[in-house]
Amino acid sequence: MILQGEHRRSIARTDDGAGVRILDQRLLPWEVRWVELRSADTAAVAIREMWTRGAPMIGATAAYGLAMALAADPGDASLARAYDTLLATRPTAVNLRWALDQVRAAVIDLPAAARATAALARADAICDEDAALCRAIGEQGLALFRTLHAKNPDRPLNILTHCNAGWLATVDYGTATAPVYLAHDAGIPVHVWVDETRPRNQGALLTAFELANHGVPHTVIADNAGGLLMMQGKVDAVIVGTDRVTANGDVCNKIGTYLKALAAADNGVPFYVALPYTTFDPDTATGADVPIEERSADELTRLTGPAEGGIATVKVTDSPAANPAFDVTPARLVTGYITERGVLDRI
Ligand SMILES: CSC[C@H]1O[C@H](OP(=O)(O)O)[C@H](O)[C@@H]1O
Repeated sequence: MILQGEHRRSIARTDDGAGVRILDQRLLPWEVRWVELRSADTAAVAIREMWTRGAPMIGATAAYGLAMALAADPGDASLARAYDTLLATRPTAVNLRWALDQVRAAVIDLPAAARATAALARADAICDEDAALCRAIGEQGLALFRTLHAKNPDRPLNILTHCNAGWLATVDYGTATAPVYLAHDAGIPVHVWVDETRPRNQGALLTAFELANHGVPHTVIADNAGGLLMMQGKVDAVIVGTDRVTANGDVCNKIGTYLKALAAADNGVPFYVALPYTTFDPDTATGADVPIEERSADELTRLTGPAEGGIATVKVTDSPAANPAFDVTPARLVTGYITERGVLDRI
C-alpha cells in the first residue's frame, strides 16, 4: 500500500511550497517514485512524456506549471509563453485547456507582484475541487452499483473498465474507479475486468495496481477479450473515464473505448462514462471536432518492463506503426454519464 487510507492524492505541493510532487507513473507498478516539478518547462515534459497522465491530472499539473512560471517571472510574456508551452503538450484532454484558462483568468488582471500567489491558490483549488468532484462521482456511481447489483445479488457485480481512470489519473478517487472504491468499501462485492489497454498498458500497470492496493478483486484481460466476456454474460456494466465529452455527448477516451462500446451495445451491456464537469467541453460540437493525439510509434513497437536495475525496453518489430492515443465513442452508444450531479442519460 503506497498511500494508506481513503485518500490517495496523486499530486501535492513540495515542502517548500515552490513546486509539486507527482508519482512518475512510467515506473508503476514496479517502482513507486515521487518526483518534484519546479518549473513550467518540467511540468510540460512530465505531461508530454506521461510521467503523469489522465485528464484531471494533466490539468492539475499544468495549473501548477503556470503558477511556477509566474513565480519565476510574473510578466505577461512569461504567462503567455508558459500557457502556450503547457497547452501544446497533449491536445485531446480538455481539462488541460480548462485548467490553464482558470489560472490565467485568476491572474490576468492582477498586478505582477500578486500573480504567483493567486495562481498557486487557483491551482490548489483546482486540485481540492477535483478530489471532491471525483468523490461525488463515486457517490452517484455507488447508487447505480446498488441498483445493478440488486439484479444478481447472489454474485459479485462484474464491471469492465478500459485504461486508467483512477486516482492516478485524477487528484483522488478517480472517475471510473470512484464508484468501484465506494461500492467495495460499502460491502458490495465488485469484481473488475481490467483491460490491459495497449500500447501503454495503463490498465494492466496502473488500474490493476490501484485495485490491488485497495483490495478490490480484479482480472487483467487482453483488450480484445472484452467482447467475448460480454457475449458470455460475464460483464454487468462497462465504466470508463474520458478525456473530453463534446456538446452532443460524444466521448473521447483511450483508444479501444469505442470498440468496447460497440460490443456492449451488441450484447445489451450498459456502457457508462464517468466525468466531472471539467471534462465536459460545450464549445466543441462533436467528437469529430476533437484533435486526436498521435503518439510515437515506439510506444507500439517496443515492450517495457522491469529489469535488473530499472526498466528495460524490448523492440518487437521494425515495421512502421501508427499510434492514435484516443478514439471517439458516439453518444448513441452511451447508456449514461456518471457525473458529480447524478447519472445522466444525456449530457
Ligand atoms: C480520468 S481521465 C483518464 C483518461 O485519461 C487516459 O489517457 P492517458 O492515460 O493517455 O492520459 C485515458 O483516456 C483515461 O480514460
